[in-house]
Amino acid sequence: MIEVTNLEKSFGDAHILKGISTTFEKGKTNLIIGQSGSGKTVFLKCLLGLFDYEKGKIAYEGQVFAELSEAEKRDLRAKIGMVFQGGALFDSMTIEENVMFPLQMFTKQSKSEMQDRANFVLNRVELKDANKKKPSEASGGMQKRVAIARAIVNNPKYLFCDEPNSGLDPKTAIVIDNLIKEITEEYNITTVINTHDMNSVMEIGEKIVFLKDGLKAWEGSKDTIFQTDNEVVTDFVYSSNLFKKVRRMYIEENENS
Ligand SMILES: Nc1ncnc2c1ncn2[C@@H]1O[C@H](COP(=O)(O)OP(=O)(O)OP(=O)(O)O)[C@@H](O)[C@H]1O
Repeated sequence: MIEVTNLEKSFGDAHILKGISTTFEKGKTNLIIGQSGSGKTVFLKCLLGLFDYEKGKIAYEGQVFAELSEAEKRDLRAKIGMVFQGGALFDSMTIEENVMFPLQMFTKQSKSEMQDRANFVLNRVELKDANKKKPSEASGGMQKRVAIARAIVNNPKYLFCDEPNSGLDPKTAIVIDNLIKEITEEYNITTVINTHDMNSVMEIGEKIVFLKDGLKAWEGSKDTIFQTDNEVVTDFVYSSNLFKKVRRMYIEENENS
């Protein structure tokens, strides 16, 4: 579990995160949603330990990050897997080499051990046959699978994903969302995903933290987001005509039952 307490982060005079408290549970897909500029990426980078912050604390299984020694921080970082927005794959390497990369950084495994592990996780994301290809030879959906395989190769306890299905068609996006959810449950990982995709919210939003102007405006789940009267949330959710229609149908259904 990750516990965030009263987190504040500024850049110069710009106060970006204004006191966020929440928890992210193990084995669950936790989503951070909100409009562009609300502070999602800054929040995720604080969770990752990439940004320092002025106030508040972040604890991983009770270990407060800021109080750890450099060696302990490194150990914790080795337990974090990250799926970057653009995939961030190395085009000069094969898919297998991309997936082996974190093992080279954080372990002392032999090349054949690393290859075995890389191919094990590539098999898990159904990409074993593509292991000798270059990322540029793979489709967008395949590249996301490679990024997921690379993020889980080190057996992480925490998985952070920044817009994992950006640039994908809706059907492939749902496949990728569900793959992340399955992996989260299978390996009991604490997964935190930044998204503004309402399909992801509906598919895998077991816990949803809604940010607005650097504050937590609401939290709940995919089961409660369509019932809330919180205007900040309804403005966001029903900005799409499709979801306006879904809401009308939901209300009508409940009125008639
Ligand atoms: N390194 C930085 N230095 C200064 N300001 C920054 C930095 N990173 C982010 N910001 C500012 O923090 C605010 C929140 O940005 P952030 O990227 O977290 O938004 P977001 O919710 O992730 O948006 P999007 O959905 O568009 O990615 C913005 O005003 C941005 O300009």
